Amino acid sequence: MVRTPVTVTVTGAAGNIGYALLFRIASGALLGSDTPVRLNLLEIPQAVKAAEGTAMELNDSAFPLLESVNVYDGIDDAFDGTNVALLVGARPRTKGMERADLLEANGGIFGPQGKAINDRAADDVKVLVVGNPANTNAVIAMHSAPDVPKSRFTAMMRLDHNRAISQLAAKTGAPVADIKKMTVWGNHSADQYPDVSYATVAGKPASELVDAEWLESFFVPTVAKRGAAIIEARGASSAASAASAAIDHVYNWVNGVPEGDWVTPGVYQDGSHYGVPEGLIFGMPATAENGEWVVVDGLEVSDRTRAGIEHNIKAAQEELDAVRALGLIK
Ligand SMILES: NC(=O)c1ccc[n+]([C@@H]2O[C@H](COP(=O)([O-])OP(=O)(O)OC[C@H]3O[C@@H](n4cnc5c(N)ncnc54)[C@H](O)[C@@H]3O)[C@@H](O)[C@H]2O)c1
Ligand SMILES: O=C(O)C[C@H](O)C(=O)O
Repeated sequence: MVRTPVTVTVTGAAGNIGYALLFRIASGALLGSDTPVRLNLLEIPQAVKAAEGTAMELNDSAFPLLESVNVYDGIDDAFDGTNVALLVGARPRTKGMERADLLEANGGIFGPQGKAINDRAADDVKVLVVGNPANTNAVIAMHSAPDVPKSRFTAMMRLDHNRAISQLAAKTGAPVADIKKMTVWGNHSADQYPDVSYATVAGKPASELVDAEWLESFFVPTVAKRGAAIIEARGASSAASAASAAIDHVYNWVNGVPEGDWVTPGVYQDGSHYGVPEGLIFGMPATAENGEWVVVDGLEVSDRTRAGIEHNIKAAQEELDAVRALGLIK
C-alpha cells in the first residue's frame, strides 16, 4: 500500500550534513520504503543557489519516492505543512572550540524557526535538532512553539549512541548488530555519559566483557570527545555519520525500535525520569510507540551513572542559563 506523502523540511540544506542527508531521505531511509516524501530545503539567501544545485541532483536521481523538492530562503513557507523538521542549519565548530562556544552564534536561529513551526507546520510535526549545541537549541525552538506538544522537540544524541556501540563492538570483537541497549545520558557535548550498564553483546551483559578501567579511561572519553577527534582528523565536523544518525533517530521515532532493544534520543523532560528536572531536553534510553518516544523508566542506576546524570543536569542547566542571559529564552 502506498502511504500519504510526508513533508520533510531540512534546514542548512546546502551544508555538509545536508548533502549527506537529503539523498538518503529521498531514497526512503528516513521514513520507510513505502512512504513518498516532499522535501522542503531551507537555506540562508547566500546559499540558496547551492541548495538549488542539490535540488537539481535530487531530481536527477529519479527517486521513486520523491514527490517534490522545493528550495526556500524564508522560514515560514519552508515549514508550511511540515510533518518532519530536521533543524541542521547552523555553524559547526572548528578546531579548539567547545560546542558551548556555539551558543551565541547559533542560538538565535532556533527561536524564529520554532515560531514558524508553531504557526505553519502540520499538527503531527516531529522536530529533530541537529545544529549545535543541539539540546539547548531544541529547548530554544520549543519555547517559541507553545502550541506544539513539547515532546515533539528532540535533540540528536543518536550519533553519540552509535559511536558508543561502535567502540564497544571494536573492543569485544562483536558485530555492531549484536549490541543492544546502549545508553548515552545527557547532553550532546563532552559532558555526556555513555553507559554500558544495561548493554548486552550477543545477549551477554557488556559489563562482564569489559573492565571498569577501560570504561572509565577509554570508552567514556573516546565517545564523549569523538566530535573533536573527527574535526582534528578531517579538518571539518562530522557530516555523513551525523546524517546517518539523524536518519536512525527519525526512522525509529516513526517506525518503532526493534523488540529487545532501545536507543538514545534527546527527549523533553517533564520531571518524571531519573531525577532530571522539567524543561531540559536530555539523552536517555527510549523506545517508540505510535510515533511517540517512550522513555525506558525504572532502571536501577549505579552510583557512577547517577554521577554522570547529575553532571549532565548541571551542564545542561548552565547552557540554558547562558541562553537566558542572551535573551533567547525567558
Ligand atoms: N548533534 C550532532 O550530533 C551533530 C553532529 C555533527 C554536526 N552537528 C552540527 O550540525 C550543524 C551543521 O553542520 P554542517 O557540517 O552541515 O555545517 P555546514 O557549515 O557545512 O552547513 C551548515 C549550513 O547551514 C546553513 N545555515 C546557517 N544558518 C542557517 C539558517 N538560519 N537557516 C537555514 N540554514 C542555515 C549554512 O548556510 C550552511 O549551508 C553544526 O552546528 C554542527 O555542529 C551536530
Ligand atoms: O563535535 C562537533 O562539534 C560536531 C558534532 O557535534 C560531533 O559530535 O561530531
